[in-house]
Amino acid sequence: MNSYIKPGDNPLLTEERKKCQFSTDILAAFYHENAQKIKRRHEIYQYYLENKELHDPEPTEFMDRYHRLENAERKVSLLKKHVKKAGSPLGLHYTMMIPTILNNADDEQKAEWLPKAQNLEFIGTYAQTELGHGTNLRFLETTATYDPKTQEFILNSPTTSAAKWWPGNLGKSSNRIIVVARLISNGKDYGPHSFFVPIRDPITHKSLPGVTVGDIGPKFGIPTVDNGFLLLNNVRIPRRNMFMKNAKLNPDGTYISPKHAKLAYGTMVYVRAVMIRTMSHMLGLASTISIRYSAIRKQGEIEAGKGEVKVLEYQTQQYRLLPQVARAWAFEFAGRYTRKLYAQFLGGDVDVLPALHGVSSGLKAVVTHQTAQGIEQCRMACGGHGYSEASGLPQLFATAVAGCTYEGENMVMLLQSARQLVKIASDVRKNQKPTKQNPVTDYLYKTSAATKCKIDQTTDPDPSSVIEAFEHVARRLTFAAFDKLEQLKQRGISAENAWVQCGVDLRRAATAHTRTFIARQFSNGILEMRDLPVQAVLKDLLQLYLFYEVLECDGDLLYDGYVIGQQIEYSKNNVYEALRRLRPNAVSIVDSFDFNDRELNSVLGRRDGNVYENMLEWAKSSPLNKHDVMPFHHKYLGKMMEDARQQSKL
Ligand SMILES: CCCCCCCCCCCCCCCC(=O)SCCNC(=O)CCNC(=O)[C@H](O)C(C)(C)COP(=O)(O)OP(=O)(O)OC[C@H]1O[C@@H](n2cnc3c(N)ncnc32)[C@H](O)[C@@H]1OP(=O)(O)O
Ligand SMILES: Cc1cc2nc3c(=O)[nH]c(=O)nc-3n(C[C@H](O)[C@H](O)[C@H](O)COP(=O)(O)OP(=O)(O)OC[C@H]3O[C@@H](n4cnc5c(N)ncnc54)[C@H](O)[C@@H]3O)c2cc1C
Repeated sequence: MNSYIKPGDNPLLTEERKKCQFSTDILAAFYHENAQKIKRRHEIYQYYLENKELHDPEPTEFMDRYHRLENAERKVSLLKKHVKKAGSPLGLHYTMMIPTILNNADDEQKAEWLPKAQNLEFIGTYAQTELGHGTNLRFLETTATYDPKTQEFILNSPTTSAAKWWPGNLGKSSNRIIVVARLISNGKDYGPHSFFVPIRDPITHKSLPGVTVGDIGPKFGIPTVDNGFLLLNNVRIPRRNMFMKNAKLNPDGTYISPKHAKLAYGTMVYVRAVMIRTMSHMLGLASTISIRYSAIRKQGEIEAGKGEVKVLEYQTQQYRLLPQVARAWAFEFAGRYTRKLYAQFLGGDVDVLPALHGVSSGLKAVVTHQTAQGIEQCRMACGGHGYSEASGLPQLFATAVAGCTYEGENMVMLLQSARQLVKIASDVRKNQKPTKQNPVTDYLYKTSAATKCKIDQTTDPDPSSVIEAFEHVARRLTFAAFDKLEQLKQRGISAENAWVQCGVDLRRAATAHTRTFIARQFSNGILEMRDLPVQAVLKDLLQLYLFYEVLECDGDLLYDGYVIGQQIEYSKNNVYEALRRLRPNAVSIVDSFDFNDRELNSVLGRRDGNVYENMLEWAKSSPLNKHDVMPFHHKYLGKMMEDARQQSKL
């Protein structure tokens, strides 16, 4: 029932696929939400295969940044002709420029800017972070001073640290951008607001007067994105270039406050909510690459004389890789919840914003961190070839790990999540009931149902016993942090300083709370699956996820005797049992992520499993191999060795 088998595949991979005990089509459709999306994915891939102009002239790993960016812009310009969605030089246009227009533009502005943005008549980005500030938005320095005489804003970067710094595609690609600047009107500073600012001529693309813009240089990864810097010197824009759906400024300079103070932060909440799926996909890509490779990589004999085995036979290899598959599924289910909540907010339910901010802050932090860790684990589990750019894993890691920083540095996001927990703990301590149902936090108002955890040695455990255990830990850590805050304040320490002195405990509580949320979404999510063989695979993945997470927080569970060591032993056995059950289907399960060879961008993860011959082809295409002897050899090493030989004759 594995529909990914094709003639000419590596027989080691085909034999794996023939062991498949479920329908990969049904599982793939469940992961991508429906069969229609799978069909569309296959159509786009087939289209890509047929249109060679969309292909890279050589493996991009061999290109310098200049040629990578040129190649990416070339493909993007072609994509406009072929498909609506475009690649990296437009990443921020789609993930932040358009959402900001949807989120912050009033109807008249939307009518003017949205069609042009969607039709790619301009390229935009979201320029908020500055050289001196990224986290602390209250202290952003760029100013937008209103001039009522001309009804314009005058934008300035008052200091070097005010330079916008990091925005993706700002350096060379974008020409109309969102600038977050302090709104100053009639001498009053209203804090950061968003403005629509032309920075390059629409025809010549030359930077406009008063604009200094450029690329910030090479980074840890994401080489095809021109993250840029921007300095503004008396740049004038019309009053109506301030996004005015939420806050407004009248022609005479009077300011009208937004309904909710944080509506301006809506784009960030959007990206945090939707990037969870992107992270799930990245972990799915890494799992696909490393598990397919582990199914064709033979290394070492288990029993002498019986021949080398696939490294996927080793329990340690399964323990490194299969939990990443489980987490990719867990993150997909968790992300569906935050996307639904965001849709509610975009639909006009402003009240949902605090809950959405609370859950998306913690989720973004935990998911990006575990995704980066998981990709690195997949890379290391591929041995030497995992370290080669041919595997696609180093670049995948470098791209994913940026998510721990952008859209809100992870530690800061966990502390934002902790704000919500502390407020609830305070209500509980005052015996106040929740003002409105919130399925994410209601458990905090309860006391631990079972004083003892119900994890026992049944090999078909009920997920609720594990989720209750996670709730118990999150509750304990939340109230422990809250009580410590209160004690510090009773000793006369300010609330702000007490908060800083409890930072690590607050971060631990937020992490435990987020783990509980993810586990609950995964457990609820698989209930929709009606096909029994596929449901069995999902239950094994859920069991693996839950008990793997138990082992990750065993100390917190043992801390107050909520579990005993024997139950940790049961949990370990449940992990091993889940690995055993999943092993025969491992390759088909990652096949069901349905990532094609273009998305995988990996010789190790190719669908056909023909790795070795393609590794050699890939290496041969290195520009270095255009020369048998490098042109500079005799100038340096050759001369050095010749001198050494001459020297030794003396
Ligand atoms: C189409 C395909 C998609 C694919 C998708 C692919 C994705 C993959 C590519 C992504 C590509 C991106 C590339 C990176 C793009 C950048 O990185 S854009 C820049 C991102 N920058 C940030 O995230 C800045 C982080 N900092 C902040 O958000 C704020 O400074 C902080 C940390 C929330 C603090 O803000 P603050 O105003 O000082 O607020 P604070 O005093 O802490 O709290 C005051 C109250 O506001 C609340 N609050 C704070 N923020 C919020 C909020 N956002 N909402 C609601 N309430 C809030 C607090 O909860 C608090 O409430 P109470 O507890 O008092 O009730
Ligand atoms: C690849 C990439 C793409 C990006 N794209 C964009 C973009 O398109 N547009 C844009 O505007 N920005 C973008 N950024 C910038 C990004 O949003 C910021 O880097 C991020 O918000 C972190 O802010 P910072 O760099 O100021 O880190 P800092 O806040 O300076 O973090 C440094 C350390 O200080 C700690 N810290 C800071 N404040 C607190 C606090 N209150 N409590 C406890 N600890 C604290 C942090 O946890 C961290 O450990 C991008 C960044 C990257 C890496």
